[in-house]
Amino acid sequence: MDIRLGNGFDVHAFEEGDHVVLCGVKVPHDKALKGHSDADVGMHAITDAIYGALAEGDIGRHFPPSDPQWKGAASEIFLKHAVLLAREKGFEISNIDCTLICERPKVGPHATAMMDALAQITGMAMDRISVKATTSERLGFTGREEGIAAIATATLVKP
Ligand SMILES: Nc1ccn([C@@H]2O[C@H](COP(=O)(O)O)[C@@H](O)[C@H]2O)c(=O)n1
Ligand SMILES: C[C@@]1(CO)OP(=O)(O)OP(=O)(O)OC[C@H]1O
Repeated sequence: MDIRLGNGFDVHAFEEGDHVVLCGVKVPHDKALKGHSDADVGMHAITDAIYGALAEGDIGRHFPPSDPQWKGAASEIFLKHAVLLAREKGFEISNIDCTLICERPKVGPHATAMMDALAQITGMAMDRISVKATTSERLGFTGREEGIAAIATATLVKP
């Protein structure tokens, strides 16, 4: 059996706006996240965790930020690609765990919807997907509400 662990980390800065997209869910907020794509920081970290487990580089290698094709793209495109690549290489994704780091918005009320969205996109069972959150106790750039950070791990198994 071949068991792989991957990690991913991403940050997006806030800009003016009225919602953020986190793990596939549109969450009303008094700011938006800035990015070449929809800036779904959680989904980017998860996608990078899968690429990492496969030793397939990172999201920017597969979807360069310099490519206008990805301007405003829905980040499920990136996650679906990583999942497909894993399956093509004979791996099943055993679990995904993602932590969103921000003071606001509060993630708790949206966590189930986020896990449901990730289950739909990946084809994984809900009980293998975890989305949670922490503040940084008002410290650093997340504490100053300048942006949101996300960290993720993924375990891949080839029987
Ligand atoms: N954006 C966030 C941040 C935190 N939570 C929830 O609050 C709990 C306490 O956060 P601390 O940083 O004070 O440990 C945390 O465990 C989450 O359940 C949240 O929902 N959204
Ligand atoms: C997702 C991509 C797509 O162009 O762009 P961004 O939305 O800016 O996201 P980031 O995590 O900064 O970089 C990775 C890029 O591949």
